[in-house]
This record gives sequence, C-alpha cells and structure tokens, in this order.
Amino acid sequence: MKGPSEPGHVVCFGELLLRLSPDSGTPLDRSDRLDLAVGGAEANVAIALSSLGLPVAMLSAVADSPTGRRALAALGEAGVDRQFIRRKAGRMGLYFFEPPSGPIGGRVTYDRAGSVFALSDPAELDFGAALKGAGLLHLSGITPALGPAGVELARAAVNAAAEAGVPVCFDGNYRASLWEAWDSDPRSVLTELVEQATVLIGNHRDISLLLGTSFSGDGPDRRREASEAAFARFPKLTTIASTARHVESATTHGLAARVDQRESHWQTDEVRIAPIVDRIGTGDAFAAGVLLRWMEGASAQDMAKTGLSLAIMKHGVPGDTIAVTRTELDAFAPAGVDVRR
Ligand SMILES: O=C(O)C(=O)C[C@H](O)[C@H](O)COP(=O)(O)O
Repeated sequence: MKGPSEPGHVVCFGELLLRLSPDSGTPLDRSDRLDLAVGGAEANVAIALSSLGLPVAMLSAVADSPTGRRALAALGEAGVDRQFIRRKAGRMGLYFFEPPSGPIGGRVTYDRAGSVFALSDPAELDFGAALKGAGLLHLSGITPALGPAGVELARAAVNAAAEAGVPVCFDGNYRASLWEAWDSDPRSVLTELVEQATVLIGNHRDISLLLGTSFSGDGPDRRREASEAAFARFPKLTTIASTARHVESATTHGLAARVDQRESHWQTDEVRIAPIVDRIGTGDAFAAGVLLRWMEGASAQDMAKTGLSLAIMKHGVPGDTIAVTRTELDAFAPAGVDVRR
C-alpha cells in the first residue's frame, strides 16, 4: 500500500542509470576495470534536493535485479521516497563515461536501449498517487529522447501534473545521440512538454530549438532575448534558468548562472573552477540549487547564486550525484580552501 508523501514534496520522474567509467586516460576499449556510479539526470536532482532537506519522491521503473537494487540504494541513502518506483523483470540502462584526460575530451557511450524504464507503459506507473499533494514535478528532455515510449511517459507525467494542479519543471537536457537513434521530431515533442512547464532549465540554444529561431552567439543580451521570446511563446513559464560554461581546458572551466523571470533577471559573474574532479551531474546540481530556492519563493538572484554554488561544489565530487546538507551549501565559498579542522 502506497502511503502519502510529505505535503509539498518534489516528484522527480525519469530513468535511473548505472555509469561505468575506466580510469582517466585509459580508453574504454583498453580498460580492464570500471568504476561504478549511480546517475540519471532526474535521480541526481532527487538525491541533491533530498540531501538538502526537501521531501522528495522518485517516480520511475527499475530492473528487479542486483543492478536495479544498486540504483535504488543510492536513492535510499539520500532519503528519497522510493515507494513509486516500479520493479520489473528486465535490464537497467547503463552508460560508459571516459573521463577527460589532458587534451582528450570526455566521452559518453550509452547502452540503455530496451531498459525497463524506456519500455514502461504509462499505465504501469502511479502518476496520480505520486503527485497527490506535491509541490513540483521535475522531469527532463532525456525521457522523451528515449523513443516513442519515452515520449508517452513524459506526456503522461505532465498531463498528470496538470490534472493534479502541480507545477512542472522541465530541464531541456538535450542528448543528441538519443534523439538521433530513432525517427524523432525533438522540436515538436519538446515544445508540447514545455507548454506545460512553469520552470525551464535551458539556455538560449535549447530555446532556439524550441522556437525554431536562432539565438546564436553568446552573452547576457542573447540569453535575455531568448528568454523573452520563450516567455512570449509559453504563457505558463515563470522562470528560466541556465548556466554559461566556458571551457578553458579539461580541468579548468568558467561557469556563470543566469535566471530570468518575467519581471527580473540575474546573471552571476563567471567563477573559474579548477581542477575539476568530475563534471558529470553539474547541470543537475545547478537545477537542484535553483529548485531549492524556487520552492522557497526566492528571487532570481538567489536562485542563480544557489544554483551556481551547488554546481561548483559538484565539480569537486566524483560520480553523478552530490549529497550535501543545507548548512554545507550555505557555508560554501568557492575559494582555495585548505582542510577545515
Ligand atoms: O546522460 C544521461 O542520460 C544521464 O542521465 C546521466 C547523467 O547522470 C546526466 O546526464 C548528468 O547530466 P548533467 O548534469 O547535464 O551532466
């Protein structure tokens, strides 16, 4: 029997993945050992928000197998409510991540086709029960990129949220290789989903794809122009958040955050991050920081600053997820800090 989640909880809907990585500098096709981490964009947000103290439920389907249980354990450790995760016979989605090494960039290879999540029928998931009394549904553009069944799952999620009166956060998370693997029409699918969203995590390039208009170039003016066009096209949207990344080298990036609301705009200064321990999951950490403050009704400035802080912290943490407390996040200052004793 499924119990109610805490009122005002966040529901994260998406696929849990296992990531397998060779040592940095060893190509996958020459590797003898792989390091395992649990990921999945929406699960990363669930783990971050739950660790920060918010009530969070994950809505998903995993394999009823040791690999599925490994993924579930990561959510459990962070205190995420797992009662709406269906366990089924089948396989978990995997991905291989070759970390960047010196001048060689990082590379992701997916092995997730036919996973229990990707093949789930919306009727197998209890959207209504999970969303009852919820304060937010978070999903991303990865689910509809998985194929026609993924499109149906994402549609069912946003429709159930509309029915339950729950606001939706949609993170664009554009994964070209997933969309290109089937006869897809990302623009029409993503437009339909963003029409139901209140919060969009996405930059001017995501908005270019949605509107079919090119906001090329960079800089705050292009981003603001893109956000204004998105607000005009999508009446439900109140908040658009994005990061601007400047890649200096594999281990040194600059990162700034921007939040646009209809009446206010904020872009942080760029912070230089070096050396980067693990860049994967930093976009999800940013989303979690923004959503933490959005749930509190904070200003664009506070959302941008908190999102940026959590994203910067994640660059120093191995794996896809970050699990820090609110006290740790509030005390964080990106500086050359030695051991605190
Ligand atoms: O690729 C996928 O489908 C995944 O879900 C695996 C990762 O956990 C996220 O992609 C991390 O996303 P970023 O925060 O943008 O680095």
